Amino acid sequence: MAAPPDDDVLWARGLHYTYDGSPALQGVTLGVREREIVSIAGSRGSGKTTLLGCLSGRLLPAGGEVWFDGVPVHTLGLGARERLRRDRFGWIGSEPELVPGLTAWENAALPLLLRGAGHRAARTAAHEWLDRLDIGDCADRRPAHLLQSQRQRVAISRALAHSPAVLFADEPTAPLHQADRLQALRTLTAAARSHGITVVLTSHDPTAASAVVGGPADRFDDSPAATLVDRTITLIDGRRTPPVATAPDPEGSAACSLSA
Ligand SMILES: Nc1ncnc2c1ncn2[C@@H]1O[C@H](COP(=O)(O)OP(=O)(O)OP(=O)(O)O)[C@@H](O)[C@H]1O
Repeated sequence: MAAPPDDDVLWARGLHYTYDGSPALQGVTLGVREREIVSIAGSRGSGKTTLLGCLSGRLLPAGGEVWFDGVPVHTLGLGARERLRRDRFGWIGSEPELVPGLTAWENAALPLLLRGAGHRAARTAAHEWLDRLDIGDCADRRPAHLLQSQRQRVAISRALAHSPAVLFADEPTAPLHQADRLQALRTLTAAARSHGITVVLTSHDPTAASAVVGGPADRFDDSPAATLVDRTITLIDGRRTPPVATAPDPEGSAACSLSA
């Protein structure tokens, strides 16, 4: 078992995963550098959620390796993987899964409290994150009294409040209206950058999938919103698409051919 490259905080090689014999991942290899924000793009059923599950230790791959910070996640037992997820990872699903009996701030504070933070510190941090996500005035409401978009913002606050090393976000803006998606994604990525949090997010939403800052990507994108993620990895049928070798030239001839 070869150790991963030093500059990747998260690294996977040859990942395979099957559901009842149907392949969902077929040999995916990727590395994510510390503080990098990577988007996993692909159409429905291409394996994005399964890949995120394997990278975050929620799912055990049928084959291949996953390493986080020098730890071989694929060899850890259930308890060790749960501790790793609780202490070092954050998770945002496409549906906000909040505890119905807790208020918004109590939900956001939950990971901090589970890790042993004091009540006052957890409450302060939770309120700060709710304010950043523009739902500070909902802090004392329970999930049933929040809109779906507000619930998702609480879920985003909860995932960031304990400053995880890696945030995994599976279609994090899916429950939001189109108009709110880019803003929520901006808030999420800006917060992650300012706190040095590595992010791996999935999306089939072109708003997220196309918002590439620059650097090596599986596909080129010149969207005006290209300010949010560092790199996009694209899956088709559980496999990575080969990287696109050339970017459009500055004179715009390639851009014409793209739009043709
Ligand atoms: N729990 C499951 N049981 C059986 N098959 C599953 C299960 N979850 C996913 N699959 C199948 O595995 C493949 C990959 O699914 P996955 O959810 O990882 O893709 P995805 O790209 O995240 O799709 P989506 O955008 O719809 O969430 C699909 O063919 C899907 O039908």
